[in-house]
Amino acid sequence: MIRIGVFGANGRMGQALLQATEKATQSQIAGAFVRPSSTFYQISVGPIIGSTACQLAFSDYQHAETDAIDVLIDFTLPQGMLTHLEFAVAHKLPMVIGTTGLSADEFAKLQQAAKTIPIVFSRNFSVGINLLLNLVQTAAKTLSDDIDIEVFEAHHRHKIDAPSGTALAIGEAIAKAKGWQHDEVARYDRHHDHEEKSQNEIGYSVLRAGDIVGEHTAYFASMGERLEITHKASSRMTFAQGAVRAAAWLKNQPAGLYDMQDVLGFK
Ligand SMILES: NC(=O)C1=CN([C@@H]2O[C@H](COP(=O)(O)OP(=O)(O)OC[C@H]3O[C@@H](n4cnc5c(N)ncnc54)[C@H](OP(=O)(O)O)[C@@H]3O)[C@@H](O)[C@H]2O)C=CC1
Ligand SMILES: O=C(O)C1=N[C@H](C(=O)O)C[C@H](O)C1
Repeated sequence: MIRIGVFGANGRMGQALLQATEKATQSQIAGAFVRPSSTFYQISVGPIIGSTACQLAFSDYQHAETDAIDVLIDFTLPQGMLTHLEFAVAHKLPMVIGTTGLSADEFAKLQQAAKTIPIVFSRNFSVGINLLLNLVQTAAKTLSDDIDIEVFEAHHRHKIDAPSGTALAIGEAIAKAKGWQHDEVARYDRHHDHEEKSQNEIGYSVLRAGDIVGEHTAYFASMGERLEITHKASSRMTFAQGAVRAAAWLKNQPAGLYDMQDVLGFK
């Protein structure tokens, strides 16, 4: 049995993570952490997630019984994630991190923490996207150099980082396969440019609307044909179940930085 503490437990992913933890046979909720300002603070978790088994109340992590937790999971925002990471390091607890939109400095702090504790960081915990990350590399290596590469993503209206972490992971995987430096080939904006698309460029486009859970397409287009590789998530449970799977895997790993490809055995 793996005992999981969830940060941001009132959030969209927090709620899905509690449900996935409770549903999986090998895991149980050991902490449902929210900020004291949350309307969920100190109320029972069970009725909120539709469980009769969970007897815990939403609480703040500062008062958590750390001996009762095996792994922490964080899907919040970068600033919150870094505070939670400090707590994980202080208590030597493994951590699964799905928070996106990290700056280079924030990611460097995560890398530093992974010298002390085991961390799985993945910008997408679905099996499908992790397979897609491999497929786009095959496409990038196989198709001719005369190919236009673009990444499109669509998400719900509440998402604040753009392009999505997954879109960037897709672009980075393609750049790696091509032997390019991602920062040098990424093109985020064409609004002020009046020029044709150049070679060796990965263009990003973003849509925000309604309740879209998450859609990503990599385009490989030449004169005469176009390959599109698409993934559509229709439920946040796909990410949450992946994160719980990662937590179970992480429990027995030494300190280090891992990703979902390690968890799935894709490396
Ligand atoms: N890797 C993956 O597979 C996936 C990653 N994500 C990522 O997960 C993150 C959360 O997404 P989502 O659940 O939709 O977002 P929500 O806005 O629904 O939830 C965010 C949660 O983070 C908490 N939070 C925000 N700032 C802080 C802070 N400074 N300190 C402590 N807690 C904080 C919020 O608490 P409060 O309500 O008190 O503000 C809330 O509980 C995003 O970065 C998203 O991109 C999402 C889906 C899949
Ligand atoms: O914010 C979201 O919702 C999602 N964020 C992740 C990302 O930025 O890639 C993963 C997923 O697409 C949902």
